Amino acid sequence: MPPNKITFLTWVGVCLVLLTLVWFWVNLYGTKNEASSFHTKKLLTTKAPELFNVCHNEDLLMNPGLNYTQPSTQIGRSDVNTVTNWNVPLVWDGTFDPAVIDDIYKSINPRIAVLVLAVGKYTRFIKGFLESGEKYFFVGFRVTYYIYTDNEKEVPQVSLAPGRNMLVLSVPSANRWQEVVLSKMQRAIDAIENGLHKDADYLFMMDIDSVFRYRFGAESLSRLIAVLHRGYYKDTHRDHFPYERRPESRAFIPYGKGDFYYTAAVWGGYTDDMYKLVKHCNDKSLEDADNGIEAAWQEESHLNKYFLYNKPTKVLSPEYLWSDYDAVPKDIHVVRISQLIKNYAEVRPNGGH
Ligand SMILES: CC(=O)N[C@H]1[C@@H](OP(=O)(O)OP(=O)(O)OC[C@H]2O[C@@H](n3ccc(=O)[nH]c3=O)[C@H](O)[C@@H]2O)O[C@H](CO)[C@H](O)[C@@H]1O
Ligand SMILES: [Mn+2]
Repeated sequence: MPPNKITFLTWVGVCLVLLTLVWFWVNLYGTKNEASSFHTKKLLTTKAPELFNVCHNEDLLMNPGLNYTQPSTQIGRSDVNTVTNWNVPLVWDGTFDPAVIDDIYKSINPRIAVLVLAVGKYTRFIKGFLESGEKYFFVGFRVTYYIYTDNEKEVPQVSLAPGRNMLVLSVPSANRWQEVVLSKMQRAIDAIENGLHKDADYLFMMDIDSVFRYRFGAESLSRLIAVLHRGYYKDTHRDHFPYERRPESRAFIPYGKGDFYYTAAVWGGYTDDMYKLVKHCNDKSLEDADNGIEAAWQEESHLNKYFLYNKPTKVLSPEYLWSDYDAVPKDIHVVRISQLIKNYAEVRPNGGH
């Protein structure tokens, strides 16, 4: 073989070895990088298809023919605070005129989804929830109830007004009530990823052991909606809120921090904002499960952590979730939803609180 042919072949060989080494380095380095930033990437890039193309109608157009009482800058609710320190409304009876709100939102004509779980013996609450919802919840608007149950046969026939629908979806039974309440976030993710975001502009999450007793309408709508828990709204110092206090949990909120304590029995918002919320809270409760910890008040603890750092754009007073267990104080003029009295030991698969 002539010497320049040998040199040429040696060079080709050296180049091939170098290329192979570069290829290995790039691939191994890339994989390692991806693994270490996997969680961040997942959070930043997960989205349901088309979610981020949604168009929110925020035009507050009013019909010129509408007659209503003149609003005042001097007279209003003075017994309670009606604005948060991040300057969003805190809604109480007397802070809005239903005629004005309804007129504005009728022209927007939003589609409202309500997601509830009715697993095990909780199917008994569906009838009262739906029948009272038809009387008081967004009357005259388009509403779809999403009912997740392990027993479709026990879902009663309730006649719904035109423009209102009900979807019954199947979920497995549970051995622990804690599993059910924690699964709320996953059910919302399922619903949105299966198309809820194409059929609804707003999503509310609610407890099924509830009845509507008074108007719950468009005054509640906003991008991210939270409801003050009736038990801690008046004069509870934030160090006494039942937040998760163990630093090992992803729901941890230290003493000295916090705005309000919100209930997980009613919350809502734009479907895409809700998707971000439920994805985040679900990820955090899965991380807790991996670390062998369950937040003190399950999904409610994760929700409170989320709302502390992603402030709700509207806060609803406890009118929006009171309870038959508690007397109604003077500052609660109307009870819009009430949680029913129930025998916890009897109704839950693993008893008690
Ligand atoms: C007023 C309030 O703050 N309510 C919260 C509180 O409610 P509660 O003590 O009222 O909890 P709950 O027993 O009503 O459970 C919450 C919801 O989960 C569903 N469910 C639960 C168990 C079961 O076996 N089957 C079933 O379907 C059902 O929709 C029920 O309404 O604590 C729970 C978690 O600890 C949730 O955070 C609730 O939102
Ligand atoms: Mn409840």
